[in-house]
Amino acid sequence: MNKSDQKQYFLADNLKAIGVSLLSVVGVTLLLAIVMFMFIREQEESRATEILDNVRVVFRDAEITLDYLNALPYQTCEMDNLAEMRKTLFRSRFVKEIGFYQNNELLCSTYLGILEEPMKEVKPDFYTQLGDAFWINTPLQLFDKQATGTIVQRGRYNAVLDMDSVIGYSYTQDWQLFYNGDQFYHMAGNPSLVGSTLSQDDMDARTGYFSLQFIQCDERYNHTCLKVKSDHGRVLDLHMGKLVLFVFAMLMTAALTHMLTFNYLRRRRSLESRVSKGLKEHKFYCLYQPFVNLESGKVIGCEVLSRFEDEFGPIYPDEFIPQVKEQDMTWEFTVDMITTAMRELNENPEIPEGFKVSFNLFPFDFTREGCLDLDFVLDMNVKNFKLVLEITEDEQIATHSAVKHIKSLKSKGFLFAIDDFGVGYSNLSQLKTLNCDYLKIDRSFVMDMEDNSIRSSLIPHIVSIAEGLNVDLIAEGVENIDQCNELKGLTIGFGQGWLFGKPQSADALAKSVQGTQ
Ligand SMILES: Nc1nc2c(ncn2[C@@H]2O[C@H](COP(=O)(O)O[C@H]3[C@@H](O)[C@H](n4cnc5c(=O)[nH]c(N)nc54)O[C@@H]3COP(=O)(O)O)[C@@H](O)[C@H]2O)c(=O)[nH]1
Repeated sequence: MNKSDQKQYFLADNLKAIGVSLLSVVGVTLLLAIVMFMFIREQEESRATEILDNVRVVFRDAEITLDYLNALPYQTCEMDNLAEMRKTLFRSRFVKEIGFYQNNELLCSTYLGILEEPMKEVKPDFYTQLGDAFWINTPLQLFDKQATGTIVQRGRYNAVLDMDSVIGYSYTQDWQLFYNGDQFYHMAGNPSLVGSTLSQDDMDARTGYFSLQFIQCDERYNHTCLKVKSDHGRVLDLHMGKLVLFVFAMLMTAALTHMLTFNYLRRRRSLESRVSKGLKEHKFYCLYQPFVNLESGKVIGCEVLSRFEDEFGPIYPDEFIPQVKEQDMTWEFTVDMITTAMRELNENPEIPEGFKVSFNLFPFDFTREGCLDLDFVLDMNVKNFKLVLEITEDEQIATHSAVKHIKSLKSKGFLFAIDDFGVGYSNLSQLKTLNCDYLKIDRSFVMDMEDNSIRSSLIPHIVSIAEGLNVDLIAEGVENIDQCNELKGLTIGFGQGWLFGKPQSADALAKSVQGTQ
């Protein structure tokens, strides 16, 4: 992968990681929001229920008071009536003021603890359509300095409800009590909501409040409903800590998912992971490089070379072969390659019987028990291919176990070739012991031929060694006709290289074979 590819993948991975982290943040936010909403709703509902329960006690008190007063026979503000009103006022728990009305006109009233008209100097907060004056949460003079509530009118009498003493704490800003009369609508409690004779719709349309509403209507008092609203500010204040924690958690989630996704994507692109995945999913495939009889020019065999490509592009053998070794998968890899090649070459009718098929083996596998069981290849060899096993000169090949393996395989008909001859660990006595069938002259010797280099001058010596060992020679890396002619002149029997064909598919190999027949 070159630098520009790497940069592109880096950007693409980053974008994907950002996408995934955004998605996860949205998902977690939604989830937490639902949980939070349910939690807040439950909390607010139980709080509202508590308030409503308390306020209902006031209504009950007012109802009892009013029921009693309305049952009295008085028609004017006579003394007896005023005395009853005062007595009733003292008997009730919450009522602070009683007014006597006739034809919607206030004739007289009595206040608890008030020596003179309570709000003389104070402008009322509002008036009802009937002209009732409302003072909201204004401390009563002289008596107890508590806030007054609102007048609830029924029949001829009024009752003032002191809501603060009912709720248990003063100046509550977030509840309402309203009395829904035939022609009017009274509310008490939250001053910001109590402005005039608002309809229910008007009130609901007011902004700045959550839509959480808890309304209880009492059937017995058919005009009486209690309503508690939860306002943004209070709920926000209450849960500010959680909100900060929530934002922090979201930032952490975003950072963490980005990091994990980015690392996952980067790891997926690493050589190690691609090779490991390729091995598991059998993604390696075979190409076949022909080798020819230099004298006749005929393609008489091929070397099986593995290739790999995935969504990130190709990886070349020089990179993946060391990885396969690192992952200790050499034998599994070899079995996979041999199986694929045998199947493909068997299936192709143009590949003749007796064709030489050469496989690369890892020297390390020769030292291991349990490896190199190649009987399955013999079972697959329906076209009697001459099966050549290529091994590089290597110290591991000199071991007792390796020699034992080689002997056993030779006895089963496998041929052996020493690959890259001349550049590795060369040892004449080892060569004799191995009793191989071919020496493959490393391509560096062939490449240098035109320059008459020292290295190329060694080729005749290699020819002598081969004659001494009675093995055939295959020259690797033959790229042009001059090299080919020179090699022929040196009595080298076989050649492999781009002059005869690059590594190619089984079908292309079949055509090459046919072309030289
Ligand atoms: N154990 C296994 N080793 C394998 C397998 N497949 C490949 N390999 C080894 O990887 C090394 C690199 O192989 P590759 O990139 O496939 O290169 C081969 C040829 O493409 C290249 N070649 C062949 N002719 C020419 C040429 O004329 N010019 C030129 N510049 N290059 C040429 O040489 C490589 C073949 O080398 P060798 O195996 O030494 O004959 C290589 O060591 C492979 O062995 C596998 O399945 N198993």
